[in-house]
Amino acid sequence: MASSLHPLIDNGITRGDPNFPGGTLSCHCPSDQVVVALKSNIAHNHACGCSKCWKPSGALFSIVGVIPRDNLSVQANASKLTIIDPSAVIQRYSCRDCGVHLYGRIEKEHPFRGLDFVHAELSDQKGWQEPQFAGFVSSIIEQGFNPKGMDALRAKFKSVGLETYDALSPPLMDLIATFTAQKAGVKFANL
Ligand SMILES: N[C@@H](CCC(=O)N[C@@H](CS)C(=O)NCC(=O)O)C(=O)O
Ligand SMILES: [Zn+2]
Ligand SMILES: [Zn+2]
Repeated sequence: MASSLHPLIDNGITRGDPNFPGGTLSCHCPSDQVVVALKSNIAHNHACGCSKCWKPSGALFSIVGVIPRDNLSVQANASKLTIIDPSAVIQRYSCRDCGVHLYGRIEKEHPFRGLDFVHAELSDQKGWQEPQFAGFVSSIIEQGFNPKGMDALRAKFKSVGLETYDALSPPLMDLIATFTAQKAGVKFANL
């Protein structure tokens, strides 16, 4: 595979520390960085191939995890943050100078409201949860990846131990469907 999936995946995955207490994320500006403090580890960390999540330059995938919004605070240079698309479900706060996304937040009624989306690679600390799966994999075709390369790309994910999905992982898709069903008043059949 010629292209980089993501630097944290290309050469195999480094396991995180389950007792990791959190740390700080900084944008890529050479000075006056936006700094975000996270009071815990992240969860559901995964590679995302969608066009909206922030990716480091040269990478086909983003790596993004979630953290309860109460565990996130902006520590420095909050005035540089701008919401990329206020109408999107996930409001992504990016640094207006370097373009890095510091966090994504959901304000609408949504199964994931209350969780912020973050990129742990913006941290110098080690121990963040490692990626658990790859989601929105087929979305990279929409950004110009040749569909003929998809088998090799999925095989590369498999070789580092990551399952690939074209939306989210089954547990997360089940969570979304459960939320939708409960909202509609659907009664679940007995097993
Ligand atoms: N194929 C689309 C998928 C976009 C998409 O649905 N992204 C997912 C994963 S991050 C999502 O939940 N988006 C909500 C949002 O961006 O607000 C693309 O690549 O733009
Ligand atoms: Zn910046
Ligand atoms: Zn995404």
